Amino acid sequence: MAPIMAETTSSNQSRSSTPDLIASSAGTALPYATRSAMHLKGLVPSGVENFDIQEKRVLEQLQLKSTNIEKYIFLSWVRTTNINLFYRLVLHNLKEIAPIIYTPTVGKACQEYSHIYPFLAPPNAVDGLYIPITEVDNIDEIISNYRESIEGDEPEITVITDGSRILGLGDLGMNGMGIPVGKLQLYVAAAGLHPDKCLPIVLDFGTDTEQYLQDPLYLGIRQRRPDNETFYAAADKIITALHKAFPNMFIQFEDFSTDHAFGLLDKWRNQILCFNDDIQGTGSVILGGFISAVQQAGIPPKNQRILFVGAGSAGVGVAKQLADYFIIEHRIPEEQAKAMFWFVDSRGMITANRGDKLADHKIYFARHDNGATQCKTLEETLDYVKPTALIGLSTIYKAFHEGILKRMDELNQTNRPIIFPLSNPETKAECSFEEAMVHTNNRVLFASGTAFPTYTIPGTGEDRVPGQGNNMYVFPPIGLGSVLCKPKRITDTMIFAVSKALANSLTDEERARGELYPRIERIRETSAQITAAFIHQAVKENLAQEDSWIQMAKESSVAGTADIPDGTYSMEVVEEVKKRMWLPAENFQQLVTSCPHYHHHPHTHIKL
Ligand SMILES: NC(=O)C1=CN([C@@H]2O[C@H](COP(=O)(O)OP(=O)(O)OC[C@H]3O[C@@H](n4cnc5c(N)ncnc54)[C@H](OP(=O)(O)O)[C@@H]3O)[C@@H](O)[C@H]2O)C=CC1
Ligand SMILES: CC(=O)C(=O)O
Ligand SMILES: [Mg+2]
Repeated sequence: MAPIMAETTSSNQSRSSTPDLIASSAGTALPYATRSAMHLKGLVPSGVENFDIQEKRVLEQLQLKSTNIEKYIFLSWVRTTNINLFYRLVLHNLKEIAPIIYTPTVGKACQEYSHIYPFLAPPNAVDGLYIPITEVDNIDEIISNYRESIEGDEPEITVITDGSRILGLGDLGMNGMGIPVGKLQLYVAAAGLHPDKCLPIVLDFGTDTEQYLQDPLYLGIRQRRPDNETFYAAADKIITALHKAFPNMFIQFEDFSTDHAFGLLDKWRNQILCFNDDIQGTGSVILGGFISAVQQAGIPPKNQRILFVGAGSAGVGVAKQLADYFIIEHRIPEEQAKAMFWFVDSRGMITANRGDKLADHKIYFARHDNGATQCKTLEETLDYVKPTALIGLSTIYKAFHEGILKRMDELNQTNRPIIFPLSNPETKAECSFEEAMVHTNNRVLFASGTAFPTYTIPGTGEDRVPGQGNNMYVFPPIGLGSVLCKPKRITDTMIFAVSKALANSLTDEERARGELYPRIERIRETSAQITAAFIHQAVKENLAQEDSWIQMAKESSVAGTADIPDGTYSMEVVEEVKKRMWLPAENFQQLVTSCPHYHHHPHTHIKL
């Protein structure tokens, strides 16, 4: 978010920015000389602090807040008043802060967005684009307004939602803006995208949620969602205008209702540099964890029987990615690979002869082998399928209850059961880590969408850390890789390379502890490796367009081919990627010198 202010430079100091400066905690780091030049003597406490002390104070205040939503509001204030301090804090405390700025708290923040919005930023802040469907014909004017507000730095990356399926919370309308804002914070924290070059966008196309339409404080347009024809006409106009204005900008589609998620991806994936996080990002991250799980499960990949609960954009996206893995990596013929998957949706097991008209995205995996068997419930399907892996993307809280978990344990006595309750936020998670451990005699191979606490096995004192199967491990490197090597488009094999690189990124220690994902504290390191693998793959597929990266990738030989990616990378490319990752400044002098336009750029918030 960026406070709008009159441009003031160090050579043209203006008293009008003084209150902003003092309000900002950056003020206490200003050296005496700067204070003197700015006529600030006596207007700020006399202590001159380093950034570590500032960070300590902010952390202390954060920990004093009693609810997560208060923490969210407080962190938004820190970010909008001192972006450098905010990212120092986030990077040093990612495990503690990620659940506040991202899932689960961001879900609650979205539900309350219209109620808390004015407290998230200083008055007159620009935190991205709010594009009402009623203003679609004025999209060029909206983009031009944004350009004026950013004073020069063109966005490199955007996350766009229409708020129609926010996490598992349903249609939140304009309130969904919290998701692009949160995802972009992870782009910066996890992969070092430049915070000034991130653009959150909400397509304010109305909402079908009566609660918001009736809420006097709701800040979106008060109308119901459009029909499909109107939706696509408006969305296409906006995407076309954005692409024209910012031709190199990477576009991430996020949390669109499933039919539109597939529709937009199908329409745009070969035309512009874009990607759908819920379909492709989730597919990629779950494949990464699944590869590690299969290695530990004690049953060969070709014998896996995978039951999905939930057949939306995420469920089908993940299954397609896993099927590709069996086809590409294990040379299993497509029909045989497809037959390793079963789905349950709100009407029971998905079969071709169920009697209802299946949505297009469900047809590929619909079963034909069920004969007269039509399982209506998860329990029946579990007994029919006898799965080795159970994956929840259903938004149904506790769908994996004690009976389901115990049955998975019984069915998998000679191997370890894979159980991934992936729905977000935690109020929608199919089960918790503790439940999965208790009801499988601690044998489960587990990953969840939302972070669950470490579980200590009673009697042994042994700690087990649950995997977080969340696309936050992959969308930041996919975005950074795209910004760096500018591929013409993003292919399934590039996404596959990302999954492989994620699986490869585990340390021996993490593997020995049975973990499926790298520790979140190492996310910058793993992001650099995954970004490098993505770039190598784009180069192998002749899709990269940035000469320096093409040359560097070609000069360093790595394994894998365009058709069969193995997610390897050269250290030279990793090191180069790391150099391109933005880091907050360590001290005031570095801040001034590292950011050439720090004194006037609205996102920098050091208002001289
Ligand atoms: N971990 C991660 O990184 C990610 C997690 N997610 C999470 O995945 C979840 C689903 O997202 P998405 O696929 O886009 O959402 P959708 O709403 O499109 O899909 C939900 C699916 O669950 C099914 N379902 C609903 N009720 C039941 C029930 N009682 N039993 C079985 N199935 C049921 C629906 O059935 P029907 O089709 O019949 O309506 C639908 O197929 C969300 O909670 C989201 O937060 C999403 C992306 C990433
Ligand atoms: C994580 C994510 O993208 C989702 O739950 O929708
Ligand atoms: Mg999402």
